[in-house]
Amino acid sequence: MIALAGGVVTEPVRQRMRRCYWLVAASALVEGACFAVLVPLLDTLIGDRFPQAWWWAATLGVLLVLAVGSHRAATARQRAVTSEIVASLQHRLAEHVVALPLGWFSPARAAALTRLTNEATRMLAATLNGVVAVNIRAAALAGAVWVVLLVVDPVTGAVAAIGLAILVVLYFAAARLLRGATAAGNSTTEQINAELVEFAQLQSVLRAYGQTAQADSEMTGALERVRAASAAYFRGAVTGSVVFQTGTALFLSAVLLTALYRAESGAVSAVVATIAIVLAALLVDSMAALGRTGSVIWAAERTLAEIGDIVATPVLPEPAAGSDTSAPADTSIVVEDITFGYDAERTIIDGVGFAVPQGTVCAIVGPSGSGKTTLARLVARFWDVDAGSITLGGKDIRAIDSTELMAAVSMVFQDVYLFDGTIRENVLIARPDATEAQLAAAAARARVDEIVDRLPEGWDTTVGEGGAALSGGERQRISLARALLKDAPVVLLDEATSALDAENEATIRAATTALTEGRTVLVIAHRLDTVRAADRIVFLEHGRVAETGTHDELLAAGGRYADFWTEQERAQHWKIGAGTTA
Ligand SMILES: Nc1ncnc2c1ncn2[C@@H]1O[C@H](COP(=O)(O)OP(=O)(O)OP(=O)(O)O)[C@@H](O)[C@H]1O
Repeated sequence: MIALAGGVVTEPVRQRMRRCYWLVAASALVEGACFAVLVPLLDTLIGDRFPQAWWWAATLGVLLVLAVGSHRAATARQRAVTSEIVASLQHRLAEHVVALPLGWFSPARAAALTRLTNEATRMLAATLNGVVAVNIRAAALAGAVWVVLLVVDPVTGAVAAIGLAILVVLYFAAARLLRGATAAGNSTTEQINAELVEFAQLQSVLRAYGQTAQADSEMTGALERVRAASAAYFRGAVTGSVVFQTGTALFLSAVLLTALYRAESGAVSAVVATIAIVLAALLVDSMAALGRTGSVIWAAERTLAEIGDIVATPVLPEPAAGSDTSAPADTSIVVEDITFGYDAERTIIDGVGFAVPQGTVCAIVGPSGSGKTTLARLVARFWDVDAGSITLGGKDIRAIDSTELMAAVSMVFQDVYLFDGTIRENVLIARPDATEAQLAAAAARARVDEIVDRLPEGWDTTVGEGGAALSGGERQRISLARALLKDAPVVLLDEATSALDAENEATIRAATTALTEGRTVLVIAHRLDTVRAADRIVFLEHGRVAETGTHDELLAAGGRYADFWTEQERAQHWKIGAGTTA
């Protein structure tokens, strides 16, 4: 676990952790020394040798003071180091996450990140420092006690050594059993949780299509698997615990019998035999302390592995220091023979090329799954292309500093994400230094002012996690207000496909027009008036450009676009804009 932590905790904090562990071990050794002094003290006391007994008592007193002092110092240091570990882990995560490709972020990953940065990190720090320290203390104390036992009676000490070795083997065997059962139980629980969420979300569909009986039986099967997984977990846990406890009992019995035999044969005094048995009990107690913390350590190891996975995710390379830092010449976009796949098995964008001259509108049209969203996101460098290049103003976007690239681009995609803050904060994130007048102008154009006027707390209304307190249309308006406030020269836009009421639709159309006027625009088009107004249409199919041209040119060509167009019209999925004719 400490080795795993090495990958995510910074070196200075690791050094402080190491110093803390040494202090804990030293404090345990002082405690062990107290037991060592107890032996001659009891011996002299029972043998009526009071002058020596006083000396040993004084030595014990000094050692006890040292033990308490060092224990306190170790605990104080542990507390300080725990907060340093929390800060170090959070910093490491934050530092890495801001450099990750935008495409890495999904709702599930965002949720995992929140969990990891908060409770999980604290739990991990407490384990790394507190629980590991408990184990180090237990191991150091067990070692010290065993040395005392060996000195008191080498034969009993040797028997204890053999017993301890067997006990350690049993401990790891039991731990393995329990760890396997815990891992199996956890993965079953995670799978079932996902199934339960899906079952709940699909309720309306299942009921509408009369599929509840089959879904119920699948759910019953899933619950049966949960029951079987917990039974397996308890079997593993109970077997592990029984094996370890039996080993402990056998160990104590072996030491007891040896000490008795040694006392009976006159090899050691009764006092020494008694002390040996007490020391053996202390040894077992230390071992049990190790056993109690096992599950906490495994949970922490899982968290560490999750953090390790995130910090091992490659970041998007920034332009090398000293490379050309000149700004792009203009805002024209050139996509040149690009290829991209989310994984090595499947190519999603396959040799695509087109140009969007400055100040023009390029519409991407194509069937569902043809790669339109992926293509638009590649232009914002959500991921790097596998082959080919994308340039902005003649400069490869990989050679543009990511902050500069983001400043040049406004994105309005369908999965609008609002964070759990006020409406004002959610709009201002686009331009935190905007004046009240600029904010009001953007809000008016996107009709966010109507939303604000309607709500009792106005601009200070909290939108809830992901904007849950607002409707889909309202979230889109806020997203448009953000983009309008940002006022970037390049606009990447995914037109709304979801059904909106007439008022929302008209508002969003007007705001979109305001946003795109005079800009270089790449729009995933779902509306007739957008494609008609576009300077160029790129028709995508299976990740390839099937055709390009204007709407009229492509219709006249009578190719794939014309077929697609006719089908869309027939299916009435194409949204017909006001003032246009089909
Ligand atoms: N994050 C992702 N990881 C893996 N595959 C993905 C990811 N996003 C999209 N895909 C896959 O890439 C392909 C193209 O998806 P994309 O969303 O780009 O198409 P689209 O043309 O925008 O579709 P739609 O019009 O339905 O939104 C699809 O097969 C999709 O399953």
